[in-house]
Amino acid sequence: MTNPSRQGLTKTPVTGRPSLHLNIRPFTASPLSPIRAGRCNAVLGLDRLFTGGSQSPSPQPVSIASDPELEPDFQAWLQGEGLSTQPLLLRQCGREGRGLVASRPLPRGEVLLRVPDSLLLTAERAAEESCLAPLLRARSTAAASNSTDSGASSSLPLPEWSLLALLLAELRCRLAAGDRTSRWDPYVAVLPQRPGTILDWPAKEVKQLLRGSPLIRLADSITGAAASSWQELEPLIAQGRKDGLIPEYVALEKADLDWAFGVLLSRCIRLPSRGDMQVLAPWADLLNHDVEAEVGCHLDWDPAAEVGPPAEAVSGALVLRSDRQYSAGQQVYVSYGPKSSGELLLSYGFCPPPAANPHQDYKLRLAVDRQSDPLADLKVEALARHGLPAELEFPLKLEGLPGGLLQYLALLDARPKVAQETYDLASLLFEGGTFPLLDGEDTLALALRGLSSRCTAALKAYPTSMEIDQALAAGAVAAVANRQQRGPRRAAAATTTTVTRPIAGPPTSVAPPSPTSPDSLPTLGTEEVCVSSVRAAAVAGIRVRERQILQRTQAAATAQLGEVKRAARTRRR
Ligand SMILES: C[S@@+](CC[C@H](N)C(=O)[O-])C[C@H]1O[C@@H](n2cnc3c(N)ncnc32)[C@H](O)[C@@H]1O
Repeated sequence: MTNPSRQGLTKTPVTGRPSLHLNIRPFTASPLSPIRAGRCNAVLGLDRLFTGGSQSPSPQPVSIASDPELEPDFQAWLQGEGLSTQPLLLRQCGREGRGLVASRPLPRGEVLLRVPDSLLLTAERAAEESCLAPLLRARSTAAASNSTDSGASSSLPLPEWSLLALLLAELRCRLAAGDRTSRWDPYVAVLPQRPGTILDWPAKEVKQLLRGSPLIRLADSITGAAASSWQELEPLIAQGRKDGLIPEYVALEKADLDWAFGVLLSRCIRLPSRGDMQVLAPWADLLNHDVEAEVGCHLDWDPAAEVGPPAEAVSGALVLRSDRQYSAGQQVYVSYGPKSSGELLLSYGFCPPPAANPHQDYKLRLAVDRQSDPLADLKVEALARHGLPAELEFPLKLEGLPGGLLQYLALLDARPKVAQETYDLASLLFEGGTFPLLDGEDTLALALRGLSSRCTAALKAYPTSMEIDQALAAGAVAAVANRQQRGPRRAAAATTTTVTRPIAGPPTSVAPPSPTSPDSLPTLGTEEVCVSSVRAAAVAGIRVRERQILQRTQAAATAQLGEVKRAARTRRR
């Protein structure tokens, strides 16, 4: 390895600089990486296939005595299928739709919900119960014989989500035609007609509304994954039709599959204790999201939990335990993960006010410039040596910079005169936790300038002005204020701990919230964001916050750059 001090690289003292301890972690290497098991053990969220503050929901107790029983057929079915008496009730919970509330005062540590395995809709069951089962079995057999040759190991004929979506779409088509022969019918009948995810947005609107925002990448990933899944399923469906496996009245068109993907996006549960299996869990999927719930719930498969009457009890269930008390009528929430308001809007169809969401961020994408950086290959290699990819998303927040951002930027923007010094630079940045001088240039200053210019470019990318977006977002308050809450929407028939480092710098010109500013927006529920104008207002509110984050980051980077320059002048004197 080249000696840095004899070449262009000089290690500079870090005294007087903000702490530069190294804290690199791959934040969101893929915009659709599955939600990590956080404080809530199992989460509702995105699936593998798709990987390649809120304003706190209303704490008011819901009436439990007088309210009529919701979804009585569904609840009777649950009981018949082995869901024993539970201390939660299904209730209408305002903008959140239906939700589960405590039926009585519940102490800490109580098991709130216990769903037996027989009630979990798994990909394996979906494959067995699909009308295309013979074709899927043939695929599995072919894959198994290939896997003996190649060593590959999945026993499923298609990715989990494709199988689940295929069965859901089929059941929805059957129900719409009055065919009630599946045991899952009472469940499918209570699924929302429009899950409200990005898959329900008109394509033109996706491009229009999300232009300039990093959310466009998430939107592209979701719609792209749904499209490739359809490409995989379409020939299979065509074959099934040719073979007479699909009844005439089961259309199984792209729109049916898109609906199913929307249901999965907003309701699928990942079970860490069953190898991250993705399932649909009737009853458990009636839990709504609250950021506060992150500390309070543990929803996961428990192999020791007993379900069923004592004489016939079986072991193993999806269990929700709480580490807090509930009063009667209080809603029980889970966390869908530390998600920004935009991520919740695209994947779940509701939008908490971005200003009140502690997970609100601007995902800054950084990548080695393979087009015009002559050292691109070396940089890719140098990053790989430190376990880092050539492309990363860093969540910028109002409160500070994500750890590792400046080091990553310094490497991307450095142009060492001696190419091999790229490796030394990477070691100093990522292992030594120091920003060296490179050919006389301070790499910390380089990174700060790079950050500032990227913020400028990102701010220019928005098609609308801040003022217009503020007005649009404020309009949402009026748009939703008088909207009446509707009943449940129906399907078919009738219906990473983010590490932040405070950044020095003066406060930016971010305006304090005023009564009419978008900061006072309520959480927009799925019913509302299914309306195009409300969706536009919700996205405007997100753009406002993203720009505030960019402005503050830029101001802080500029201020810190000033400090770095002052410190350099002092050192020279
Ligand atoms: C897993 S389901 C929860 C049950 C759902 N409320 C229902 O009636 O079927 C997820 C959906 O619930 C709604 N939801 C969950 N948490 C919410 C929240 N904090 N605010 C508004 N809507 C919420 C959204 O429509 C989301 O797509």
